[in-house]
Amino acid sequence: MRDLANSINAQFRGQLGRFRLDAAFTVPATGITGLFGPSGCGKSTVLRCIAGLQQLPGSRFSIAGDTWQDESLFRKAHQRPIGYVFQEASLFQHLSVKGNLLYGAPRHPAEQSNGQSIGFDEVLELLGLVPLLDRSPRHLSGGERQRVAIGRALLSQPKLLLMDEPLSALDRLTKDDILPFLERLHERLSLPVIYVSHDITEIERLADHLVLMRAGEVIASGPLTQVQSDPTLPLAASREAAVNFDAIVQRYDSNYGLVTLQLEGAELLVPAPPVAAGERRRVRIAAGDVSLARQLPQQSTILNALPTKIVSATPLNASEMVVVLALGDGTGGARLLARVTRRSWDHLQLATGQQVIAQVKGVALAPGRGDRSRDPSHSPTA
Ligand SMILES: Nc1ncnc2c1ncn2[C@@H]1O[C@H](COP(=O)(O)OP(=O)(O)OP(=O)(O)O)[C@@H](O)[C@H]1O
Repeated sequence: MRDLANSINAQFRGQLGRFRLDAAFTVPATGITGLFGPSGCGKSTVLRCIAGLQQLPGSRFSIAGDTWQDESLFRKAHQRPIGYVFQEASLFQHLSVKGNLLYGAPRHPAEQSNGQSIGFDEVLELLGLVPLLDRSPRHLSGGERQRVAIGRALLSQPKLLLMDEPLSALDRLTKDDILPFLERLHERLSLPVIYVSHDITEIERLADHLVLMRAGEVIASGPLTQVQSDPTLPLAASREAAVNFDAIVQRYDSNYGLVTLQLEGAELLVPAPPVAAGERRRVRIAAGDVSLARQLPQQSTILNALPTKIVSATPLNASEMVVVLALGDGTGGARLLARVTRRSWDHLQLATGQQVIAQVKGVALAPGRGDRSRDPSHSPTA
C-alpha cells in the first residue's frame, strides 16, 4: 500500500450520458504523471473530475493526505488549489503578457502556500518570458501563448498542475521548442503534474509515472518504464513500443564524440554533443532497435551489446514476438524490449530465464539544456 501522505489517490465512477467512467489510480504526488489512452477513453473527463468541474457521486480524490472529495465532502472547483492548462491558451486580450501572468496570482504567495511559492522571476526565467512581458497576447505565436498560459497557471500557486493536451494544437517544430521548457519545470519545481496526451512521444519525454486508460477505465498505472515494458499491455505490443530511462552521464569521449550513460544494470555508449559528467539525460530505446544474440559478437560495429536475462516472450502476430529483457543478471536491472521474429527465436533456441546479449542498434537521447538541437536525436549505435 502506497504512503497516502505522498500520493495522489483518484477514484472516479459514474455515468455521463452513454459514457461510463470507472477510473481509479494511485501515483506518487511528485513528478509528472502521464494520462494516456485513445481518443474518447475519458482522459479529459478524469481531469475535469480532479478539478471539481465534474461531480460524480461515490468518487474520491486526495493528494498528499489532503482530501478534496469523498463520500461526505466535495470541494468546489474554486476551492481546489490547481493550475489548469488547456489545449488552447485562453489569455485576456486586453491585458499584456505581464497582466495575464499576474491575473489570479495571490498577493502574498508565500503566506498562501506554506512558503512553497513559485516566484514571478523564477517563472519568467523557467519559461523564457522576459522578452514577452509587455506584448499583447494578440501578437504572440501559439507556442508563446502556451508558455504564458503555463506561467499563469504556475503563479496561481497550485498544489497540482493539470495539463490537458497542452501541445496538441501546436505544430511539430513549436512542440519541440516548448518541450525543453516543460523539462526544465519538471527538473526545477517539485509541483506534481498530471499530463494528458494521446501522443506517446510527449509522454515518453516528460512522464515519470503513467496511467493507461481504455474505454473509461484505468488498465494500468505505475512507473513509466514498468508500464511500457509490460507485455500484457497495449504499449509493448505496438509498432512504437519502446522503453525510456533516466540515465546518468558517466563520461564523454571527445575523440569519438560518444557519451557513456549509466543505467540500472548496464552502460550505454551513444553519439552526442559534449555533455558534462553527472548530468541526467533521458534515453529511449525502441523495441525494433534491439536484437538478440546467444553470445557477445566477436567482431561487430554494434557499440552496445548488453548482457541481459529473458523475462518473458509474447507472440505479437504470426511472425513476431515481443521479448522483455532485464539488464545484467536479471536481478533488479532495468527492463528492455526487443521485437524479434518467431523464426529467430526458434532458430536460436531461446527461452525464458536464459542469459542473452541484447544488441542495441539505436538510442534516442533527449537533448540537454545546452544542446542546440531540441529534437531528441536518434543515433545509430552500430
Ligand atoms: N458531460 C458529459 N455528458 C455526456 N457525455 C460526456 C460528458 N463528458 C464527457 N462525455 C463523453 O465521455 C467520453 C470521454 O470524453 P473525454 O473528452 O474525457 O475523452 P478523452 O480521452 O479526453 O478524448 P480526447 O483524447 O479525444 O480528448 C466521450 O465519449 C464524451 O463524449
